[in-house]
Amino acid sequence: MNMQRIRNFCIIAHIDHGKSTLADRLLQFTNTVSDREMQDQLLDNMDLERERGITIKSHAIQMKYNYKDEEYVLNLIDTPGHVDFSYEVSRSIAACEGALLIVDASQGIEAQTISNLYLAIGHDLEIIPVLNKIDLPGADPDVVADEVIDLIGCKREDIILASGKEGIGIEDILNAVVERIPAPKGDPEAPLQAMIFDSVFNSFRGVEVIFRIFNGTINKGDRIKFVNTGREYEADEIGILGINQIPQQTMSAGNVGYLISGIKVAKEVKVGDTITHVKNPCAAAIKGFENVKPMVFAGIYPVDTTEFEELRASMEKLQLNDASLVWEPETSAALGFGFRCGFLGMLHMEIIQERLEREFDMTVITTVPSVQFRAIMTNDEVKLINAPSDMPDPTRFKHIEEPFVKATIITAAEYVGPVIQLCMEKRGQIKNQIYLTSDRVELTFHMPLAEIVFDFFDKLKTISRGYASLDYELMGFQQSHMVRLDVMLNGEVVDALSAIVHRDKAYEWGKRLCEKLKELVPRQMFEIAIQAAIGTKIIARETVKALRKNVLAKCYGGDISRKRKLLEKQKKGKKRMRQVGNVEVPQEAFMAVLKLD
Ligand SMILES: Nc1nc2c(ncn2[C@@H]2O[C@H](COP(=O)(O)OP(=O)(O)OP(=O)(O)O)[C@@H](O)[C@H]2O)c(=O)[nH]1
Repeated sequence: MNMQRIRNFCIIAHIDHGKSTLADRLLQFTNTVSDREMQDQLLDNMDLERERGITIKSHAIQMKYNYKDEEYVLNLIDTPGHVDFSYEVSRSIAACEGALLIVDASQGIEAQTISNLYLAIGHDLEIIPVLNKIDLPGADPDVVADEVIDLIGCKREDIILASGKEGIGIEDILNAVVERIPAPKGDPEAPLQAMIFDSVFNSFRGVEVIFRIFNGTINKGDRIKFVNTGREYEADEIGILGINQIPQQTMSAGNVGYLISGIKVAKEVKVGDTITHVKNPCAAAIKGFENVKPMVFAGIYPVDTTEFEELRASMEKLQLNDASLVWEPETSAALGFGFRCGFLGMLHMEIIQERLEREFDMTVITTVPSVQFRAIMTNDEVKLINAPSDMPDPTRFKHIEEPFVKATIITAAEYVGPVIQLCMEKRGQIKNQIYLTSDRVELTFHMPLAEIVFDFFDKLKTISRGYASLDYELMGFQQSHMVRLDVMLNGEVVDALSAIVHRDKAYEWGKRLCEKLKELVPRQMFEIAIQAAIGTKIIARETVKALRKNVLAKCYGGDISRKRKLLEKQKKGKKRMRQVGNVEVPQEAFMAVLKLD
């Protein structure tokens, strides 16, 4: 394919502004899919994605479009929309020359769009603004167009009016893609330089690598090398991505496609890595490669302790197709054998948990998530702390360091006060405040990662009524006064409930956790003391009163089958209970920490 007739683009949109619907329309209009094949939201092909209405993994799809009697190849590259996956977004954007900026004409510009828009502008992408959902009675295209002009500085006539639902403006969008987005540049004769921007696990064919060629040409059967991992492979199959994969003999600069080369494990493939030839390699890797590191750690345990091996097998399978998931075995006195896992963020953690339950039928308990701290030991050794149990004795370290991020928040002027207040509550320090327009403010904070990963984004959205976008990058470690907070039930430490918290917040945390546990731990035949402690110092206490009656009492002398049923029910309930000392603790209690508000 002549490079002049290729266009690579992505779609940037705030959640629910109609990205998937519009993408489906583009596929239909270009006959990439027949109406019969058309399935709503074709691009989101994981069940989970569809239900959550979010695109978790990016994919690419090729369309052919006839424009002025010439056939063009349009590669639509899908981008995930959540900050947990921001690195993947940046790589997808780096694979494009242009982006459709979709704005709901009844909502106006919203915050989530903005950080991706800036990424796109940062990569010099041509932006095509599209006002979507103009069929809605509440649509106000004129006002929203003003906002768009304000934001990106385009001309009014550059803005396309569309409705994915009604199929309005689809042809205009496709024409604009051809007319306005530049053709890819690059030299097909140069040494091969292709960027991996995604990978898909296929249990039959192994890992499929999705790439964009910047320079050079790749042929089926070539000996290739991934520059950053240093691994070498044979290009067993290369091809383009239609609705199905279409194998090719050769592909060159400007193209987007997939590669299959017998890779069995997702971990071997790093998004952002460069593919080149073993012979005649390119001089340099494509810039921007990063090794993604887990940000959040938590224990995952089988609810039924006999299912440990099964859980291990499931985790191994999950890891085959999710390179960012890391784990190692761990034991807990309260929960038995399980795994300490590293995740990209809280959403990633929820997804893993849900996939374990759905795809592998495992019921699991997840313990208090934590970031990675570092202890600087008295002998200057650095010890990594991924779990409260890793926390060394206070006499053995000089101090603890915690990861800090530079957080950028963009919001409307009226929410600046509440946003600053929230950030201060989260131990943030404001570093900068810039008015982007008369109504849009960019705030920069330095803030502990631990405070951001939990519920920060939800809180931010609530106080700004959805009108705030958050982006953050790791700055490094800073000394912090962190302590390990333990929870005891009748004097017995429940290791799975321990957490590493800042000293200034420990009291509040302990108090709220004890209160919450009091609600969750059922009354038993004896009194239960719930205590929170730092070292030997008790900082909070609640009591669960003893229960007087026993459940069978009311069946005394009664119907035996009813009695059996009750016992049966109790036994089932027990499976979800954990024994800590002499106290039975329901599974929800281990998750209580996540819902302390
Ligand atoms: N009236 C109207 N509704 C639309 C239009 N496009 C999409 N919708 C509706 O808006 C909602 C969101 O559409 P999606 O296409 O799922 O939006 P999205 O941006 O892909 O959403 P996420 O994948 O959750 O980010 C759905 O209920 C659609 O039916 C449109 O042009 N007009």
